Amino acid sequence: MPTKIRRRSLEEDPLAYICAPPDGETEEQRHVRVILEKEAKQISDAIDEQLSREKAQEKKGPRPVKVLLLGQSESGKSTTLKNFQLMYDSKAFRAERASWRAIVQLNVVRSIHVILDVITRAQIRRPTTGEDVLPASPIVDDELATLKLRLSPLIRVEEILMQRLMPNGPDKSDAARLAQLTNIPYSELPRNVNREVAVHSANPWKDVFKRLVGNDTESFDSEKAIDWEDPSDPGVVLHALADDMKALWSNRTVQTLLDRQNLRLQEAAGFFLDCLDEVTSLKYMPSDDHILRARLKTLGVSEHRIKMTSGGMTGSISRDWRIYDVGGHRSLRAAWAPYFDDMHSIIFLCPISAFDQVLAEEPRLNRLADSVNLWTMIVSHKLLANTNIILFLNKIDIMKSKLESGIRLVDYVNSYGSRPNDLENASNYLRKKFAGIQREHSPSSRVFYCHMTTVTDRKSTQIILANIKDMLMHQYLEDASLIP
Ligand SMILES: Nc1nc2c(ncn2[C@@H]2O[C@H](COP(=O)(O)OP(=O)(O)OP(=O)(O)O)[C@@H](O)[C@H]2O)c(=O)[nH]1
Ligand SMILES: [Mg+2]
Repeated sequence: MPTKIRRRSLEEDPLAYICAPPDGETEEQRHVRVILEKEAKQISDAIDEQLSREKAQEKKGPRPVKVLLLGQSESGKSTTLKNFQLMYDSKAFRAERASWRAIVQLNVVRSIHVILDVITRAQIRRPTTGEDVLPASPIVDDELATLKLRLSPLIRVEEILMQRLMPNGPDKSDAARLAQLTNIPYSELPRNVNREVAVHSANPWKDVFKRLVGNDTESFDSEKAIDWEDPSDPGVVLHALADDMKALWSNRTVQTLLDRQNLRLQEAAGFFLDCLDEVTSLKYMPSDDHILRARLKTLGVSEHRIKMTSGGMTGSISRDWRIYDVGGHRSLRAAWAPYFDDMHSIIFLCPISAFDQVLAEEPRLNRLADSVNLWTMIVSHKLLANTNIILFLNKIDIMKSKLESGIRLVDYVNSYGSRPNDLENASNYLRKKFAGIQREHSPSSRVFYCHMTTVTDRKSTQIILANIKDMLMHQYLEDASLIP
């Protein structure tokens, strides 16, 4: 039987810790949390029912192989899922290209908004006095102010894109979740243009574009989903503003302002300002790599079914796989537990490059510390005692460039001591720490599987996923006594 979520004390239930409300919660935040918890309970009950139905169904045929992706927000779970789909369900993946075009466009608009906000803050800041210790902010000159004004139509572009993705608008619970996700009062949410793009997995946003050309995935050509002649297509405005966006991104004052605020946009999720020519071209369709780089926050649990085939002594055998992708934001972690008692494997992602960052939803909590807490909870959870847990130390590419730029791991992880501040030493050190936690906290001994990954890099990721697939298929068949 799947487990029901019960209220338990922090000592009894390690997961209660990761779902606990933040310290100093305001009345408004409490209100949103109560709505979310009520909804989470309904969702949990619905999941339990669904899982019971599936189990009854599975008794009639071979059990599917189940894999759960876990980790904090922006750790790379959905990107790992995209890699699985690209490898083993490429037709469906490519049919979604038109939908991802809209997400890439939203990502571009969001990066520009971040810059425009930085400029606005510099414009309203009081002039510096002779007593200031910090260097004076660069002046926002007329040219930059004009550029900012010319880019204001992008607010409308964002609205149009959101409307297309969610023609019926976000439902109330999505809006409540967004408020929680962004720490912005519910009432102010619609006016906030900087919120992160997030669509609930239950919202059929990918189908919006499919419906235009019918549902036949086999013959689906995603380019047909776009009306290239439509003058109100957001791509037209983005194309018209491309030179201004490029001028903004290459402006020296902008770069200085971003530096002063430690905003490393190049390393942020959904960064496309380095390829504006391509993404603002009139006939832009995202490549596979762009789809992997596109950022869309996950709000619900989504299940993806993929048929996998494996060659063996007894010929090739195929099995249904179910891969579950969850939202990693703190307020969404309560939805993880109902999936725990029935998983073959968990892929746990820790973005090690986040060692110098804090959680957006809990600014007092370091992101690496949060991942370590989560890892400890997961490996020590009794329901997962017999589940394979595979660790991805992810975002190795960003980790490398951060360390090379002089950001020191020891400044955030004291125990790192005087070891060299390079990728090899840093990643090996963290790998040993995670291995030690697993050894110490697992209810019974288990093998430590760990990979250093950059899941936006297709080639290296696909080699790792192919190995994982073979390993899980082999174990599955062994358990089912189909191979000796
Ligand atoms: N440079 C780089 N970017 C990455 C890597 N892994 C993921 N990303 C990007 O980081 C962003 C966040 O990744 P997601 O896969 O959406 O993260 P998630 O864990 O699903 O996050 P939630 O849905 O909020 O729980 C996306 O824009 C990815 O393209 C990586 O290894 N390197
Ligand atoms: Mg996700």
